[in-house]
Amino acid sequence: MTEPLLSVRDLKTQFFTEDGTVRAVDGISFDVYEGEIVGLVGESGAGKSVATSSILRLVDSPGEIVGGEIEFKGETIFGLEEGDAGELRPRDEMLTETQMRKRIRGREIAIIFQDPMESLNPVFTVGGQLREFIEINRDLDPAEAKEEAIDMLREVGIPAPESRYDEYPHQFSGGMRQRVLIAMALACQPDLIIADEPTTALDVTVEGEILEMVTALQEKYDTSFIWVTHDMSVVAEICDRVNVMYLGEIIEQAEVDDLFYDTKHPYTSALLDSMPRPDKTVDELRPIEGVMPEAINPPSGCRFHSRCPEAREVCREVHPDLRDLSDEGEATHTGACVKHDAFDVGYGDSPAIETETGSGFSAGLTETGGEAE
Ligand SMILES: Nc1ncnc2c1ncn2[C@@H]1O[C@H](COP(=O)(O)OP(=O)(O)OP(=O)(O)O)[C@@H](O)[C@H]1O
Ligand code: NI
Repeated sequence: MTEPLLSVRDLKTQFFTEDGTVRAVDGISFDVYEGEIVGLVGESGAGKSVATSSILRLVDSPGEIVGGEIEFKGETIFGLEEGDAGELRPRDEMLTETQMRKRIRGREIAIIFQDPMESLNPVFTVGGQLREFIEINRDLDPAEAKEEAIDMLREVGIPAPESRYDEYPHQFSGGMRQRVLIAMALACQPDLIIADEPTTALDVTVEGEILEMVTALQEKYDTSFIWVTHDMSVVAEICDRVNVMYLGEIIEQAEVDDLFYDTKHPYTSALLDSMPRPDKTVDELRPIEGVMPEAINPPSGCRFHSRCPEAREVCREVHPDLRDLSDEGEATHTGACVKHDAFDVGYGDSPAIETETGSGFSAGLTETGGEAE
């Protein structure tokens, strides 16, 4: 297999607050290969945005990346080593802040946020901003950059780009503004685009159109994406591979079809049951019971045990790591749930525990054991 474009290993990012240390990202590892769209999915507060800002080294105080490694195209975005006195210090080869600012952010790794008004200046025309961005980042003269800007606007499906070039952000609809940001992200021909819930605020039809456009552009330019969302239907629509996050951890990792049809983690199942799915008409959507606990003092054992319909005593005690659960010859599919044989910690003999799943004891569900689908 070729080297990944981006590789994240055991990344830990924490916020040091008055109430305690928030373990926002708590030891996640994942890869992004060239030309693929990798999903980062989970409920609000799971740590998705902190994970993506860590990749760009944009975590602000009181937050800090405290451990792990981030490699991008063979270069070190983040990495620590032990110093002479046993202290942890940045590795020599770690990219400097200037390199991050001048070369990586926006150019090699672009980011698209949920709210386009955060990235677009209301007092300048849309075309002017796009042109200037292209001029600065691609060393083109103003006329060439303008031509390129108009081409990009056309590329992302903005009708009559020549005339809309001179309009201001407020004259664009939410969906059109989001298209402009996608044009801006693509303009520097980055290797990787990080999209943090860019379609969440849009209505479903507009969202669908944008996802379709992104899929087409992705194929054309072969750009890699990290797509952050809490919505499994978005995952189904555009992702190749998926990482499911819960309370700072990745609890399941698989190709998109395997995640949907051979789900290994009860949290992933709960997420799937709580959302409308394009491939399935369900009689009733079931919201996930309870709320995600605080990331300051995460529950012992499996962090999901307090909400899990399949939780047993052992789940309160054993903190599961992410293990390979794929059958031979299948694409890698990892999961962090001790109900699987790969863990062998006595789940089968462990008594069920009371959880927040409504009915008190989850007897009916535990009867059927692990793999019932
Ligand atoms: N500046 C901050 N100070 C303290 N805690 C923070 C800060 N930023 C994020 N957190 C905490 O880090 C955790 C992860 O937050 P994050 O924004 O990454 O979640 P998310 O998965 O992106 O959620 P959403 O879907 O709502 O965007 C949360 O517990 C959040 O409260
Ligand atoms: Ni977020």
